[in-house]
Amino acid sequence: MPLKMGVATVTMNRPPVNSLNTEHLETLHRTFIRLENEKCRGMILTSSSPTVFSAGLDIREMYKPELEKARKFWRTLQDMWLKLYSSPYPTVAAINGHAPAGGCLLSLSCEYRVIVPKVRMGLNETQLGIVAPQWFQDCMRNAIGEREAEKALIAGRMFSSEEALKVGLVDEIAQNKEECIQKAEAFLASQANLPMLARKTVKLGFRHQTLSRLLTGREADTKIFIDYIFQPKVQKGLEMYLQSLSKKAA
Ligand SMILES: CCCCCCCC/C=C\CC(=O)SCCNC(=O)CCNC(=O)[C@H](O)C(C)(C)COP(=O)(O)OP(=O)(O)OC[C@H]1O[C@@H](n2cnc3c(N)ncnc32)[C@H](O)[C@@H]1OP(=O)(O)O
Repeated sequence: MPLKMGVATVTMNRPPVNSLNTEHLETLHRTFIRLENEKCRGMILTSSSPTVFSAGLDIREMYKPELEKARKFWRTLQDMWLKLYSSPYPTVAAINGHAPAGGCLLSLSCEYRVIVPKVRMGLNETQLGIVAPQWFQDCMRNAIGEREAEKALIAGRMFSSEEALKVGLVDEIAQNKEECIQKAEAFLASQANLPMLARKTVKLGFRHQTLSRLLTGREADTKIFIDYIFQPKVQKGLEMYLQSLSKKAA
């Protein structure tokens, strides 16, 4: 995590697809805490993979899990997201590859999004027979508005880079990762002269309702997750999805 002029670039590096397991989520959470403590001036979130930003939650954490491990996984995801979404410093996602589901959530939790061409992003949970939690849905609604979010979430739609730009899911398209980072840096530079306290207060004002909804209902949210994924038909769906993903590789 190099800090250049107070700006950090956080590069996710969990091959092959940066899927988010408990350990990876803990690493991200610790990183965001550290950046806050170090009074970082801005953060760019990106990936070391040439084709994938993040494949979202590691499905293996939800497939036939032990109860306590599943609870810990979900709480860690909540912790990571609460820190990122409420970060006092400006944040940009440099989306240099596909960003389905949890990968899309990471992007939506940043303030500004730049994407490379020919990749797909979206909250595709419905297509997998699972449901994007309310706070995932809120993040999409906050980015693209009620009507577009409802359509996208019901369909589990994955947007192409161009479609994402058109609907407002991303702010810019860059030709490649290098340009993505340059555009991310330009956004952070545009924020650098704003008084930090005022900036942060306005940001948190906009995000307050979405954050409080999870903060006041964390246990209930965890229970909904646990009750949902432990259903036999959901487990069957996850099993089939995992098989289809490995078949692709074969
Ligand atoms: C009422 C409320 C209820 C709450 C319920 C639960 C809510 C859950 C919320 C969020 C859910 C998620 O985030 S689920 C994850 C969704 N992600 C996806 O659907 C993406 C799946 N992956 C892909 O589409 C592709 O892998 C890719 C486009 C991201 C990359 O393609 P590529 O061709 O480069 O790579 P491969 O497909 O060959 O994959 C390589 C390797 O990685 C494994 N893999 C991929 N994605 C995941 C994943 N998300 N979790 C675990 N493992 C994954 C894939 O199986 C391959 O493994 P093998 O090499 O071992 O076969």
